[in-house]
Amino acid sequence: MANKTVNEEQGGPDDMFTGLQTELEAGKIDLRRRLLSSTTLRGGQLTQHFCLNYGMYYKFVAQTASESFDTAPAAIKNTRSRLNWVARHALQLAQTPNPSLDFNEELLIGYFEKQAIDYHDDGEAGLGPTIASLSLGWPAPMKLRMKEKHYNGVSKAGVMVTDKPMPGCEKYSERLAAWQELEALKATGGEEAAATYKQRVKALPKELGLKAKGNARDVVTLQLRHGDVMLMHGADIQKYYEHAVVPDGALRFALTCRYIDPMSLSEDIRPHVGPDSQPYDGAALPEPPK
Ligand SMILES: O=C(O)CCC(=O)C(=O)O
Repeated sequence: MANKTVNEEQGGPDDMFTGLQTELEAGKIDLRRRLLSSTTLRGGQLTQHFCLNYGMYYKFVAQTASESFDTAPAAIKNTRSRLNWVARHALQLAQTPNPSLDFNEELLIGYFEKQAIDYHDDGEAGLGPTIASLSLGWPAPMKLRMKEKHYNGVSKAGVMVTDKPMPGCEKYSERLAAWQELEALKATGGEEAAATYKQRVKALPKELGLKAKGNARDVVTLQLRHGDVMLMHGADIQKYYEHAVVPDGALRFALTCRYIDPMSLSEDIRPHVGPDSQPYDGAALPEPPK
């Protein structure tokens, strides 16, 4: 959570918020609504929010070109440096075994009146396990809920979801036992076990009284205020959960950094992204009280 000292630091959230607006006004940031990749509407459909990507190309829910960090506004570069610093420290504090690689991508989203981003995950192939974002401007709740398929345990085709169930899902203990049964069949191997596995995957939803439809309730709601940093770590959070952000007022920016494996992109959409040229070290901040 940010505070006055953090927000007022030179090049910090207050300066970034003003800087982004000044650069936008001067036409130096190509923030616009982008074409949704998943739309089936003839003529296409644009995102509610405005966005622009920097650094490594990101196959986001929307099709956005990627601009270089070298020529990016100070707020963009400063965000990358600060989020690298935050991620390094937070993961070290949490004694995470595989600390994240420095971020090489940043997505700038601008939310104006009544704009939001609906439930989605950041689990695209090639993404590193750590995602960090900085919020600027008007506060907004970020909500996290289990995905419908993992919450209910039934796929769209009506068969049992075979991933390990998460605590908090429908019929957790029964599903855990069923999952153990399926894992044991998998471990047995052979044609007979494979046939039983197939048959059990079909029969289990009815046997356990599972329904395919119905959204999970939000498990976490974070109020993201000006200067706050949000960190998600671990592939499972993207696999099992989805998040949405519904700002409840006027102007807000979200600047989200990720590590994208360059090798997950084909050569024609793989820009060269250099290292963070001005690493932030938090040296100007006072020591936190003991
Ligand atoms: O607006 C935010 O804080 C988060 C944006 C987001 O969900 C994303 O970039 O995936």
